[in-house]
Amino acid sequence: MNPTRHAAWTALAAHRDALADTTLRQLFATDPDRFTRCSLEAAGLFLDYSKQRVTMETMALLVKLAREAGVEAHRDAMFRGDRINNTENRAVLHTALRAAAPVQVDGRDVLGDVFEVLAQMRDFTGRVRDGLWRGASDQRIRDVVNIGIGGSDLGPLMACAALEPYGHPELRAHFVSNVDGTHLATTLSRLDPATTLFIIASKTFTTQETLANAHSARAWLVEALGEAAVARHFVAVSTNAAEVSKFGIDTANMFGFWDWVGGRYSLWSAIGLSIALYIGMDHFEELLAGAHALDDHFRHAPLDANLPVLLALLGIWNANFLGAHSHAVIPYDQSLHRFPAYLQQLDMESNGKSVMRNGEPVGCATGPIIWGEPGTNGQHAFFQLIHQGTRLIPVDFIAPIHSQHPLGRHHTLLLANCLAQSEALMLGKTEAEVRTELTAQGLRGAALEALVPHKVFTGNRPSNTILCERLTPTTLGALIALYEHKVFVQGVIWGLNSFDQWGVELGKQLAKKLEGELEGAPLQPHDASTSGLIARIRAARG
Ligand SMILES: O=P(O)(O)OC[C@H]1O[C@H](O)[C@H](O)[C@@H](O)[C@@H]1O
Repeated sequence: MNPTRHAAWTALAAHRDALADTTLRQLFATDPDRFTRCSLEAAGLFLDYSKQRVTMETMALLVKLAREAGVEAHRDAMFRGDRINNTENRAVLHTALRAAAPVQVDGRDVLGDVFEVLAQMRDFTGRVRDGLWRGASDQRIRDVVNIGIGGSDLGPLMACAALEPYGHPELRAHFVSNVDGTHLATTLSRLDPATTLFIIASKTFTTQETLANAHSARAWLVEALGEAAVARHFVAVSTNAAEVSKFGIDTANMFGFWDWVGGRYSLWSAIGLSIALYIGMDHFEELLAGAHALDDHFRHAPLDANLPVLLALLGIWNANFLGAHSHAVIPYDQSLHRFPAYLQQLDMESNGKSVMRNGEPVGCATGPIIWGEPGTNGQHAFFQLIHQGTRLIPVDFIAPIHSQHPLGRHHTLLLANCLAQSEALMLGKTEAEVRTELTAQGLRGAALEALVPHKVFTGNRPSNTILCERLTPTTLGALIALYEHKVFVQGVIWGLNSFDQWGVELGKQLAKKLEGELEGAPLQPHDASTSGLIARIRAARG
């Protein structure tokens, strides 16, 4: 059903209008228990949403919306292995990759297959990490290069960066994704073929960028060590054994997964091989366990005390009722510097859609633009707009209480900045406060009046704060799963299929045709802009 037709949607719109003059300052002033009421903890993650522009009535109506949209039934269908990805007729079972109880797909318990690949990963990663799997010239592997893109890159890259303190002291992890030769060339320029292992990670094994990079990496290795070395230096992670063999990787060196694992949900599968190599299989399994703890919470906690459900509902409130177009995610942890990029694919590829599962137009705003950078860097770049710009930009602040790298007072400074930003966004600064401040600084008359409007902060700008004790494999697993399920719940409420991505196809098809034309094939009819650009590039390339 169209989301706007739910009774709770109409009630929320009326409630929003009734609440129009209520500010966060007032909400905090009138309810000393607001923080306690608007915070909860699960799977090692603590969420404070008291700085969202909501009352208890808002939350009750939002939970009603979730109920009317059938969030519980859809959630159960996903965990059960129903084919909820209706346009591709697939189950959606990334949760089975971190499950403990049997999960059936077409009458087969997929957990056996999952455990088999985990055992294969444990064996292989153990041998590489212990220096038993050796390169063709009998040297131990020191550099692992994951070649993949999208879901076959962003998750592993983000997780390896986040868990760097757990990294093997003698192994470095590299990630090459871009078809721009610069990415591969600059990476290889620092590496020795004799001690380098390539993981070609691609669900389909047909992705143009990944195959181009894989072929060039293979040529680089063969030139140095000869054809026979490929078997010791290349492994593949894919669902497509035929294409893996065609590329020239022995399927004995292939780690499989299944069509019920979506690309952007695949870091829990063998796509996480680079993570497991880098942090070790025990830590990789802790990552899975952290996600599983969050899965359990999502499955069993009541909707009004359910972390991912609440995050999703607050996002819907901000996007559909308060008019926010984007959503900033600001980790106060340098090691999470690729987390916003990871979330961009997770959220925007899942819910960046305008038709519902049944093909009808959705009729309301859907997935927001996700963006962000680590704090405090973002403060010195774009926070001006979040504080005083004309747009409403809800923020998720994410911070571990203890640093992975304690260094003097650094972490205190970091946390103080994190709290200061959400406080400033919420409180703002009134005209009266600005006048008092400027008067105290000795300003008077016209000089004071000229400055006042520039120094006023409207405040009333919403944010969540998510804290964890420490960033560990377990808490990272829970954090990622939290956002996965948030995206899922929002997709259900908007009536979307969050698990296909037809929107990325058209550009791919057109690029295929253009490749030849750029290399001198007869020009095809295009719009004047594209034809003009092709002509200019061809002329310059000679
Ligand atoms: O893993 P692969 O099959 O190479 O796909 C890599 C990526 O490319 C596609 O274009 C999709 O948009 C992504 O969802 C996917 O993660």
